[in-house]
Parts: sequence; C-alpha cells; structure tokens
Amino acid sequence: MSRHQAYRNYDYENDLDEYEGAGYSEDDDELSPEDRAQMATGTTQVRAALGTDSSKVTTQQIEEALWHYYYDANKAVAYLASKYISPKPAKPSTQKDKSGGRYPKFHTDPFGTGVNMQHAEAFGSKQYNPIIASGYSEHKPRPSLKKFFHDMPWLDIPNERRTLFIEPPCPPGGLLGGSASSGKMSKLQALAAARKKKAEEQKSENRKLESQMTTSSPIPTALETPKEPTKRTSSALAERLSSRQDAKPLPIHTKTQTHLASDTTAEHLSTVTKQPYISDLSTPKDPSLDALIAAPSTLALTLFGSSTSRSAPVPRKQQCYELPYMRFLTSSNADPFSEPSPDDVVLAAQSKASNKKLAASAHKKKSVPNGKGEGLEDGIKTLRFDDTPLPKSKNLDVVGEFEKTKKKKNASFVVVGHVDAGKSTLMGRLLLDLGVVDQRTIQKYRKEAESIGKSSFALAWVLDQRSEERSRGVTIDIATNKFDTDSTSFTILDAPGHRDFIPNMIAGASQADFAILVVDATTGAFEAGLKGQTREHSLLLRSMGVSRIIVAINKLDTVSWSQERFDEISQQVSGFLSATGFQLKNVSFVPVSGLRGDNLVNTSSDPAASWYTGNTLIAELESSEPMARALTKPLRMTISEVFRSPQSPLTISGRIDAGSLQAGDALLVQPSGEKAYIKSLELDSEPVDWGVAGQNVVIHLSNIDPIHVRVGDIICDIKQPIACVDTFTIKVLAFDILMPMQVDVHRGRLHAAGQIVEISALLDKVKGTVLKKKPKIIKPAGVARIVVRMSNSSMSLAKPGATAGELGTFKGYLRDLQSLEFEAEPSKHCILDRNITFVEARFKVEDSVEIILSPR
Ligand SMILES: Nc1nc2c(ncn2[C@@H]2O[C@H](COP(=O)(O)OP(=O)(O)OP(=O)(O)O)[C@@H](O)[C@H]2O)c(=O)[nH]1
Repeated sequence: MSRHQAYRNYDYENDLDEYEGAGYSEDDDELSPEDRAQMATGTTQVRAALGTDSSKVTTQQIEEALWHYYYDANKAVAYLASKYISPKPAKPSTQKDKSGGRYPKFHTDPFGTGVNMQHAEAFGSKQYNPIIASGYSEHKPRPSLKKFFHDMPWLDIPNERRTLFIEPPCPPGGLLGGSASSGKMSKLQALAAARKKKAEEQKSENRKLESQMTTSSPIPTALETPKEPTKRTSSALAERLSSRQDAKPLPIHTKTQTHLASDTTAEHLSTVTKQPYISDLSTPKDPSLDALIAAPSTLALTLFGSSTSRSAPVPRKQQCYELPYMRFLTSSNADPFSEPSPDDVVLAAQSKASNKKLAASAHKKKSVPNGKGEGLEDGIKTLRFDDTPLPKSKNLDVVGEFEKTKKKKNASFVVVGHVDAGKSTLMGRLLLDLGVVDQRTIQKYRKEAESIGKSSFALAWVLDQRSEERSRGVTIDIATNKFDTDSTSFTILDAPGHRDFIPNMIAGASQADFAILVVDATTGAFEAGLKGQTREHSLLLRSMGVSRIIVAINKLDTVSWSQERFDEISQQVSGFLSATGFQLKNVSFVPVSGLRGDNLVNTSSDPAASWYTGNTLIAELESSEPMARALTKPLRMTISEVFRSPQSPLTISGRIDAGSLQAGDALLVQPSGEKAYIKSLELDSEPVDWGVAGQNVVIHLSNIDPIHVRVGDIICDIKQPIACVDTFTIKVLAFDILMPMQVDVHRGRLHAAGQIVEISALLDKVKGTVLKKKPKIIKPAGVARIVVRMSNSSMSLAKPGATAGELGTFKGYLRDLQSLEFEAEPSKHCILDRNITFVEARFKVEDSVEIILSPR
C-alpha cells in the first residue's frame, strides 16, 4: 500500500477513541523495568524509615507517594506520615485519579491549562477539576497548602525580598518616553530643551499680545466667532464650540479656513479645525460639557498615563488627555508648514542664482548701445533651465586621427539563408575554431541542449542566447559577436532565417559590409531554400547595397562531400545571383560543414573533401574588402539600439554610415529634429574620443529627452541635416506588375504605408532613357520612374521578433536599387508628426540605398 493510500485508509475515529481513553486500562500504564526497580527500592527504604508505622500504610500508598515525589524516599515518608500515620483532622476532600491515583495526573491539569490541580482545589475551584466534575471525588484529608509547598522555597519568599512592580511614570516627554529631565542631558536634549523654553516664552508673549488685541478690538471676525449654529448642529455642540472659542482665541491657520467658509456649518467646522483641540478641552466653560466628555479608556490611561495622581479621585473634566507629544509642540513648530522645507530652501537658492544670471544678462543687454530695453526679454529667451553642463569637445581632426592609427580594418558581415540552413552552427563553430569560445563552454551547451533534446544545436547556442531561441531551435533576432584575424576586426551579424523575422534580418543587413549566404546542401533542402529565404535574403541584400557575398554550401557531410552536388548548387545560385544584380566577381563559394568545422578555419581533413583546394571561409572573409568609408561626408548614423546605461540615461548604438563624430559634438536626431550632445562614446566596449564611418559605436547622449529618440531614427550632422520628406521619386525595377497602388516603404527597421501616386516614365533598362511618359502599368522586369507618397499614420517601429504580419508582407520587391536616381522633394518636409518616416538619399553617399517598397 502506498503512503497516500495508507493515509486515506487511516481510521481516525477509532484511533481518537483509543486516545481519549475509551478503552483505558491499568494494563496500559505498566511501569517500565527501571521504574519498577526504583519503585521496589523506594518502597523498601520508605518501610524502613517508617519502622513500625509502616503497617499503617499500604504498598499502593507508598508507591503513590514515591511516584509523586519522583522516588524521593524522604519526601514520600514525610507525606505518608502526615497523611496516613498522624493525619491532621478535618481536611477537605480529595479526589482519586481515574487511573487509580498511580500517576502524576493527580496534580496536573489534564487539559493542559497549566493549572496545578491541587492548587485549584485549594481555592475551591471545581471548574478546574474535571475529576471532581466527573464523579471521581473522594473525601480524603489533604495537607495544608503551606506544608504542601514547603519544599518549593520560591513560593515562600519573605516580603522584603519580593520584587515590587513599580508602575511606570507618565511619559516625561522625551522621544519614545525617554528621559527628558533626569540624568545628564545629551547635547541634542539640551538643544531641544532650550528651543522648547524659547518657544514657550514666545508663546506666552503671543498670548499676552492676543489677549490685548481681543480686549482692544471687540469686533470678532467671522472665523473667530461662529455665527448661530444651523439647525443640524446640536445646541450642546454649539455651546461647546462657542465655549471653546471664548476660552482660547488661538492663532488661526487661514489655509484651513478658506476652504469651508461658504456656509455657517462650514464656518464652524473651519473654526474648529483652526483650534489645537487638545488643551482647551481641559477647561470647558460650562460644567454641562462634562457630559460630552467621555472618560478616558483603559488604553488611553495605559498609553498616556493619568494627568493627575491616581490616588486621588479625579474630577471627570480633568481626565482629558493630551495626545502624546502635542504639548511639546511649540508655537514655532506647531504648524509644520510655517517654515520653508529643505526643498524650498534649495529652490529659493536656485531661483536666487538664476535671478542673478537674469539680472546679469539684462544688465549686459542694457549696456548695448541700442538701449531699447529688449535685453531682459532676450535674456529670458536665452535662459537655459536645463543646467546640465554641456559636454566639452576636444575639437579633434577625427579623420586625421583615424588615418594616423594603424588599426585593423573593421568589417561587419551578415549571415543569411533559409531557416535551418545551419547559419548559427556555422558561426558557433567558427568562433570555437578561432578560440573565441572555449571547448568547455561548448560542452556545457551540449549538455544543456541534450537535456532538452536539442543536442545538435549546441554550437548554435553560442549565438542563440535567448531561451526562446534555444527552446525553439530558431534564431529570432540578430545576434552579434566579434572576432579578430591578423588583418581585420570582424563583427558577425547572425540573422534569423525564418520568414517571420525578416525585419530583423533587414536590420542586420543594413549594418553589413558583406554577407555569408548559407545554403543547405542536403537533398531537397537547397531546393526548398531557393524558393524561400535563400532567394528573398539575396534580394534584400542587393536592395541594401551589399555587393559582396560568400556562399557557404553547408552540410556537405550529409551528401558525402559530393563534388557534383557542390557544383550543381554553385551553378544554380550563381545564375540566380547574377539575375538579381550581383556581379559574379564579388561572389565566391566554399564547401563547408559547420557542424564538423570543415573548411572554416582549417581545410577539411575528410578524404572525401580532398577535391576542394580553394580558400577556407576565414580566408574568404579576410580577402573581402569592407565598403569604402564615406569619412568626409556629413554624419549619418542609423540608431540600432536605444538603452539606459550607467554612463547615461540615454545611450544609443549603431554603425556610423557616413562621416565622423567625437565627444562633445552636437547632433540632430531626425525625424524629431531634436538636438543632443555626445557625452562620451565607446568602441568595442572601450571609451574613445571619436568614431568614423564603418565603426559600430555606443554613444552616451546628454541634453535630450529620451522620448525624442527611437530605434531606426537617424543621427546626423547638425549643420548638414538629413531632409525629411513624405514624397519622393525613385527609379524602380518591377518584379511584379506595377501600377498606382498602395505600397509599404521600408527603411531599416522602420516602415510606413505609402502609395505610388504617379508613374512618371517607363525607362530603358540599360541607357535609362525615357521610353514612354506616364504609362498606366509597368510589367514585371520593366524599369520605371515613380512617385511615392507616404501616409502619415502607419509608420511604426519593427520590434525585435515582430512578425511579418506586423510589417506587411514581402511578397515581391519592386526594384533593384543599384542604379537608382533618387529625387527627394525637400520642400515637403516631414513635420506632421513622428509617425512619418523620412527617406534619405544615402546611396548617393555610398552607392547603397535602404528603401524597399513592397505591395500592400
Ligand atoms: N549534418 C550537419 N548538420 C548541420 C550542419 N550545420 C548545421 N547543422 C544542423 O542544422 C540544424 C539547424 O542549425 P542552425 O545552426 O540552428 O540553423 P540556422 O540556419 O541558424 O537556423 P535559423 O537561424 O533558425 O534559421 C541543427 O540541428 C544543426 O545541428 C552541418 O554542417 N552538418
């Protein structure tokens, strides 16, 4: 039987019956062998001590006495002698225990009340003795109490040695009842006493003054003398109120009065509130008011003590008690708001300081020759209330500094491809082989992955850090990591392959110099990918201006390193990429196995892979030139993260697309148009003074409210800011039928609803000349110039993990942006609200464009 079953089957009633003694018998109280031995020895000793008198007591009586006195033969003898051998006459009845008087129950409380049974009997309190109540009473002579307790000396302490309970005195006034008058005073107490004395003096002076005023001006104010009470007010109460008024015209807190002064009752109430209702109660004018004053409760007496000596009977009216510590409130501190608070003091000092500034500025203006008195006005305008000091700039020649440094190249690459192509595993393995991640970590990941049945994902966990990504086995957001080779400092941007997370892939691609397109060589998987995200990602890369692609044909171990499979895939992908607009000289193919690490850092040792003699993946990465940096162009940086850091409540990060920046620079955040300052900045977690195009930097901003800064916004040069537009003209290559229609406009993680409002012209694909003006429709593969207008309401931020539904679908792209002209209309500035995105002609700077249109 299980433990649970045992509990279920347990017969509580039966057991409780037994416990309560329904079947109680003497046999149940058998003595232990040790008790028996002690009892036998004790009995012998008692009989010996009693001598001839031992015949007057039974063995049972001896045993009972021994039991009671814990086998102390002497005490048992004394007891037996007094009880049975020479008993005192006429003793109150005694009772026999239910168990035959053999057990200590005789003197103990069977209900656990802690009451000594014999003691209770002595007081004649039958309610404590259930034995008597249950009919077990027995008339037996009992020893006197004194005698009975003779061996308990603590009950017979002489009076002079007894502890006296001394009643605590009334609170003397020290905080928490601490001494205020006796003993040596602390400095604090002395200060408090001095203040109190001073305050009392002042108070008495005030009283004198008031009494003089009352006598000299008999015209009472409405608040000082209540009008006739309304009917609702009882006459007794009215009398009491008026008597209070008469009794003490104390200072009035006008704040409380003004609120309620609209009707008579309110006036009364306001008048009451103004009174410190404590002390005047003790001297009611009318003796009938005694009836209204309740006697203090016991609790009040305990808390506050008696206002007079308790020994003398106290007239009721004098039994009114002050609230604790109220009498220590002096006129100087009776009103806690009568003096400025510490905050008020600080504010006053600040306003004084700013007044000084103001005065100085006004003075300056006044001294200007025109003397038209505009100085003060202008001074107020220019007055800066945000007193955060502006960060100081070192005014460095950043480009010159950058060129002086012999730093490694910086390159970012995005890893894209169909879902489960093996992108994260490939990067995890690369980092392991490069020594960026150690074997122990991988072992740990392997163990953890095994525990959730995903052991094959252990390497992917190096980049997939989120628990959701790990449990689902898919990448959700861009994961970044860094590694260095001899020549270059690389930033990995591992993109999600799942179509639901396309916005995150776009965000990653927008920061990349080049891409690794991972293709799954497994039979069927490559074909599925080509219809899916292998194709889509390639198109997006092209749209983002990424021109260099390394195609990693992965999982070749699953096809026994078949060279034919490799060639077949290479051919198909080359054809597709060239059709998409990539130049094949910028595309390379590497056969790899991410899981086993073949051809990543080291050439494959598998004999089946010996046919490949080309570069490893890392060699291909090193040979890839990052995009040309637009160092001397105006500053442009898309914000990829906004967060709070220990250095600043507003920290942003992103890749500098163009230009340069340094600590202390003023920036403009678009589209909010708000100015900010660079407090400090970091590169690779190290504080630096400056940053240039191509670097991923962390910037701590100051002097701007965080509400003006969002992910996807652009940081730009304050003198050459980016223009915000809502209508723009672009040249597009149509992948689908194109006509005046609703579209989604995407830029990085931002997107906005838009509309093709006009098709200006059909263009020649090669020469770009106009073939037809204002065509109604453009067929797939046609090139056209169109005008797009964005709506002002649908711009939104694509949160990490946002699904395609939230962003609109990417069913097809309207153009290849490589050779586009971009004709933004700066006259139509985006000033409607923050929901309007803006478009920038970035491709003119770096030959890359971030705008994607998708049909709605
Ligand atoms: N046999 C074999 N399996 C591999 C190889 N590379 C990856 N895999 C397996 O492919 C599965 C998916 O790997 P991931 O690295 O998560 O794929 P991914 O492309 O990053 O997935 P998403 O980012 O979610 O699109 C895992 O079970 C890996 O173990 C390889 O070279 N050989």
